[in-house]
Amino acid sequence: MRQQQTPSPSTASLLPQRSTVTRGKYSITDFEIKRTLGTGSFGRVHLVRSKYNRLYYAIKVLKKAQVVHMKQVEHTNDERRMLKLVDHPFLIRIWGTFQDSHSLFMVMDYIEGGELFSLLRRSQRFPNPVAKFYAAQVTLALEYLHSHNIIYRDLKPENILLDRKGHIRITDFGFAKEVPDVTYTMCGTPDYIAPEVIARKAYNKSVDWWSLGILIFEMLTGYTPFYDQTPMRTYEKVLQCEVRYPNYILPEARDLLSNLVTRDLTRRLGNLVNGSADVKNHPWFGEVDWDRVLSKRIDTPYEPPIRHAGDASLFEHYPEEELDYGVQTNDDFGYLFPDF
Ligand SMILES: Nc1ncnc2c1ncn2[C@@H]1O[C@H](COP(=O)(O)OP(=O)(O)OP(=O)(O)O)[C@@H](O)[C@H]1O
Repeated sequence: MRQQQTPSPSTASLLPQRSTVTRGKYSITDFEIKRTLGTGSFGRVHLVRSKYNRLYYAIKVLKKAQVVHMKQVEHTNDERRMLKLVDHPFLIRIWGTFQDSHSLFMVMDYIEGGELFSLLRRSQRFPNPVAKFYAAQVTLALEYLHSHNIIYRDLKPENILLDRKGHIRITDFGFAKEVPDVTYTMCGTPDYIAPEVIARKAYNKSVDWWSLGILIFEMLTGYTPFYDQTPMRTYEKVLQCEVRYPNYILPEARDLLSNLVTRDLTRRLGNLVNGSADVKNHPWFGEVDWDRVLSKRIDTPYEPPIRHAGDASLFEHYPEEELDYGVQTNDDFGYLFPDF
């Protein structure tokens, strides 16, 4: 797992606003917990099955004490709010949230095909048309988020899941934020973070277009352009922004990348007056029929081999932990999460 940069505390304070009692809809006893699908900096995602409709879901669980300790209260509330707001074919759908004394729970669609990251590592690198297919879907997802003034801020192949047909679903809205103009918080994953974020300058949606460039580069080559052994060295390379393009990257792809992975915000595509249209109209995407991409009327390059409902064989294995879900003891932090 690539490490994330944990954002520094934000100034907003969340005062108790509402009762901490979980409202009616769900509780953990409504689900059978199967296995762990993924772990992150603040929590764990489980495959679960509803005892009522027998359908499979993914539940993300965050420990309240950990969220508070790592100063992620505002981001966690934002994640819940963003997920509830968004409605797009390439973004994860949330069904509900709840909490017990120790944990916060988010019930989402289970996306069976695994991470794009795993497919990419298995394939080493993607042929140009395959990279273009995934990049086109990501571009539409970013365009949608930005049109709602949401910056995603954590684009990387680990957060892009494949559904059973092979279309993408972006998960992990842990750093997504509604930002009408600019913001300053340092967050993201070192290999994918934009120079203006590292330099602690004001930034906006431009950072997602930078990350799209890094993603396309990684899909085409199998590695990120500023990879180094420590985050510090990676940051130095990001700030210098000298990208070496292997010969097999086609000229059109290279042109697009050099206009996404650029420090110069007056040149970065997506960030200019025409917004996402400049990315979509770039010659690398020349033959893409955007309406067909959006309506999923395009053959996918890879259909995950899913054997049965609830199959999790395309996810990596993680050590399972003893779970204390459902406990009702002292709840010191519940008041900080009024919307769960
Ligand atoms: N809806 C889902 N369906 C299937 N798997 C999922 C789903 N959501 C998340 N996962 C898996 O769990 C992993 C961790 O989820 P997520 O990134 O939301 O957690 P996180 O704690 O925020 O992690 P990170 O520290 O990387 O941000 C994902 O990379 C993915 O493999």
